[in-house]
Amino acid sequence: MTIPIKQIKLRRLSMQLKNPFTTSFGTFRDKEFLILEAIDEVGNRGFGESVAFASPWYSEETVQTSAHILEDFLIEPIKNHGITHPDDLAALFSHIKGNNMAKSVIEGAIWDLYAKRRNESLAQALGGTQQEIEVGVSLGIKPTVKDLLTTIEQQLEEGYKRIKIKIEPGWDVDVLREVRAHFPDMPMMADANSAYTLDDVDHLKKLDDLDLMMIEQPLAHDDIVDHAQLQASMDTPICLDESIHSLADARKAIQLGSCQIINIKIGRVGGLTESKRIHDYCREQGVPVWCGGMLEAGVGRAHNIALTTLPQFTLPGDTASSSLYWEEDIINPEVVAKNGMIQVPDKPGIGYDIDDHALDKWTTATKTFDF
Ligand SMILES: O=C(O)CCC(=O)C1=CC=C[C@@H](O)[C@@H]1C(=O)O
Ligand SMILES: [Mg+2]
Repeated sequence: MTIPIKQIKLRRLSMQLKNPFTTSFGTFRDKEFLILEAIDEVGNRGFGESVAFASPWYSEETVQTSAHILEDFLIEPIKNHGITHPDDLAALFSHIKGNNMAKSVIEGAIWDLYAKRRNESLAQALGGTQQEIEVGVSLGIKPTVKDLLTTIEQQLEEGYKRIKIKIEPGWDVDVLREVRAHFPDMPMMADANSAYTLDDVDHLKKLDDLDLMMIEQPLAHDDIVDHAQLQASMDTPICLDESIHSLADARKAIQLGSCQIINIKIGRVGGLTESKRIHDYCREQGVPVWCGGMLEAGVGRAHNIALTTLPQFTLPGDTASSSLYWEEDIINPEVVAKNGMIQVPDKPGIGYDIDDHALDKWTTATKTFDF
């Protein structure tokens, strides 16, 4: 039986991060994003959240391209063809090249609606087994090493165990050596966001002395081959993020030896169905995965938590507490990590209620599509 969607609302929101976020690409404080709401014939509401940023620094997608692709190419086919299961969307959208983050918004809303109609949690609908998940914190580049050490101290006191530190040329080996000297036993990883090339192999090999869990995406955002050459030269496990857009990419990266870990981001790979396919393949191959973050608001955080309940998510993800990002989130209750652990909600769908007042407060535009 098809899921009888009666209306879709596409909201554009703008929220201010509590703390500016700096990576090798730059610093930003305001987060623009989309929330898509799919409503069925009895009033069930499924929600999806976009992760593309306002400018194309992380990938070629932006908030604007996501809105365009959703409004002009993705919503109509659902209206005309009907969906029985969220997995059907991959075939329905297969003629649309790329635009994974746009596809993920509507796919996430339909996964949420599908689970709510079955009165089961999204985690259960995905086949998740973990009742609680471990998360860490991702720290942007700080003005000074002292600021970084202070921030790490604060997060460890909050109970987070794994700390992810952004690096770039000029803010890498020496900084991480100081961090390791202050925190000799702390689970630590570095995220380079493609700031290096194969010319930097000898420099990057110095990281091997620091007992890092991994180095995330050291080379080009669209590379798999050079990462294989780098991994062959380094002991530290390489984790790929930006390079992996699909199960096919994950298979090629693992077969080539380009990485030993994969950061799965639901939006980057086009949604929960492809995320699950990548997870299942990595489980067969014995490759650990974890759930990366995109500075999401509560709907996106809830989707990340549900995905992370799958068994091969064996490393702490980036889905820290809402309060680390937002003065006020758009869900009730907010996401709360205690000692680095999040209890997975067992309510239907994403498991968190939408705070309609907050949603309206941060909404700058809404488009409605009646089915
Ligand atoms: O806290 C989070 O949501 C993780 C943020 C984070 O580390 C990233 C978000 C987006 C792009 C990058 O800067 C980085 C990442 O690559 O994982
Ligand atoms: Mg990353």
